Formats: sequence, structure tokens, C-alpha cells
Amino acid sequence: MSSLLRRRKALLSIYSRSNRYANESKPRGLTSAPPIEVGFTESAGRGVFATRRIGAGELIHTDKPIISHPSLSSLDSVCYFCLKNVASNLPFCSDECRQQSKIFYDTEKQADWSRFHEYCRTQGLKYPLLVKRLACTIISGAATPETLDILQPATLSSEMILLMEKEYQLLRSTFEDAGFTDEQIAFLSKKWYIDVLTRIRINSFRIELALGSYEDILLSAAASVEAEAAVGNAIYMLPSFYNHDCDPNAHILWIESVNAKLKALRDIEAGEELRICYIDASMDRDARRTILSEGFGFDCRCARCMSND
Ligand SMILES: C[S@@+](CC[C@H](N)C(=O)[O-])C[C@H]1O[C@@H](n2cnc3c(N)ncnc32)[C@H](O)[C@@H]1O
Repeated sequence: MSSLLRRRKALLSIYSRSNRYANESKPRGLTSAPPIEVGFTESAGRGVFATRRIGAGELIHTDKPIISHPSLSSLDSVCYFCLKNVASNLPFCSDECRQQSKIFYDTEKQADWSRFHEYCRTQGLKYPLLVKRLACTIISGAATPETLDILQPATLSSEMILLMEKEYQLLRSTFEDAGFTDEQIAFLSKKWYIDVLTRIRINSFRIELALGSYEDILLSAAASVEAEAAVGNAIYMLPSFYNHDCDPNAHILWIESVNAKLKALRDIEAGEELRICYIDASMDRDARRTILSEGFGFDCRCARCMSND
């Protein structure tokens, strides 16, 4: 098999894996496989391409997260599994969420997370919470330590890696203090922790729920820019392959829960790459490029930046 065919096959298998999650939450009206495939771009690594013409406003696909976690300030107000707003102090919004959370919650509740949470709260850290949840899911046997390996890693400076030492030690000692055996947490090395965090850093989404239950795309886009508090963070498989554009043709949004919806912002032709905007596109060119470079680690090569807009 030629290397090109092998690469193509590997990319298609990424798509099918993600599609499995997408199909579980297939909305009414979306009856066939999503009209997209993962392939290689000329200058931004892998990307997502349309396999047929997609109309403006069309729901391209939905996706459930691989891992999600509420922000610490939302712990009492959102479901610990799906991040839906909850009126009471109960951790879950429904029996279904309680059942689905068993893959991490039964492990998590065996330990005392107060010191770990307090450290994340005082340092303003959100990504270690996702690593905590992934670690619990691995210990319960519902995920493997390699779960995120397929995602692109960020390049971290040695200073950033040094700063991770304390959070890593706290995570490990929380499991040790709760009596988890060396065998159960054998995967939890410092190298694993850093490898996972470099991927979470570049691929995680800040979840801002659009207000109201209707799905007007422009209102949802505005709500997502204006919303003050993120209810949590999440990592998805297929949405991680969408590249950034300062003039995007697609949009990711969340209505009521962490389950993501990818929608077309305008008509997209078959073969065209689908791109979302990682930041606030209304900023000027210098501000956008600084955030993308410092926060995401890349120099944006989208058409808008290249034309100095
Ligand atoms: C979330 S990933 C997107 C998928 C990624 N291309 C891959 O192969 O897995 C983000 C990374 O894609 C690349 N990227 C995304 N948008 C880009 C853009 N507009 N210009 C240059 N590189 C981009 C950068 O390397 C960035 O760190």
C-alpha cells in the first residue's frame, strides 16, 4: 500500500471513530453520515473537508466529548457530566447522566480532591481537571492512557513544564493517599501527564452554553462571544481536527449541554476545508495573531491574515 493510501486510511479511521460518538447523539433530521472527512491541508496539518455541498446554517454534525469537566466556579450549578444548568445542588441533572458518569465518578469519589481543586482554583488552572477525569476513567478501565495520542500536541516551554510539577504531584498523591495501588496508577508518570496536557492545551474547548433553547445561529454566535463565565472545558475527537480561520465558514456551539453542534456559517462547496474561529474574530489583525501565537502556538496563515485584514 502506498504511504499516501496508508495515511488516507488512517485519517478515515479517525473520522469513523468520531462518527461513532456523533451518531449516538444524531439529531432529528440528520439521518446519514456527516458530510465531512479528515484529510491533509497544505499548510496547517490535518483538517476537515466537506464531502458534498453544505448549505449555510446546516447542522454538519454533533459530537459528544471524550472528556469534559465543569469549571470550579460552576460545580454547584451545572451537571457534573453534561454541564447542563441544574437548579438544585445535586451533582447530576438526570439518572442517565449519573449512569454515564460511572466511568469516572465511582473512581473519583474514592479520593479527597479538596487540595487538588484548591490548588487549581488559586492558580486559575482548568486543564488539570480534565487530566484528573481522564485518569479516573483510565483507572476504571473505560479509557486507555493513549486516548488522546492522536491529537496534535502543543510545544511547551521548559518554564511551563516546570510549573506543572506541583499539579502533577498533587494529582498523583491524591490517588496514593486514597489507597490506589502502584499498579492502578502505573500510567500516571510525569511524562504521561505532560504529554496529555500538551494535547489538552491545544485541543480543548471552553464551553459557553448559548442561552435559550432555540437554535438561531447568529444569536448563538453572539451569546457565545458575550457569555461571561465558561461552564467548563471539554475535548472532542472530530472537532479537534478543525483548523482555525479568522473568517470561518463553520461554527461550533453548545445549546444547553456539553454536546457540541457544528454548523455551516455560509454555503460550503464539496472539497472545501471547513474551518472554525478559535478566538474573537472581531479583534484587529495584530491582536488576533498575538493570541493565536501566544495562546495556541501557531502563526495564522488564513486568507484574512495573509491579506493583512
Ligand atoms: C486543534 S489543531 C487543528 C488540527 C491540526 N491541524 C491537526 O493536524 O491535528 C490546531 C493546530 O492546527 C494548526 N492550525 C490550525 N489553524 C491554523 C491556521 N489558520 N494557520 C496555521 N496553522 C493552523 C496549528 O498547528 C494548530 O496548532
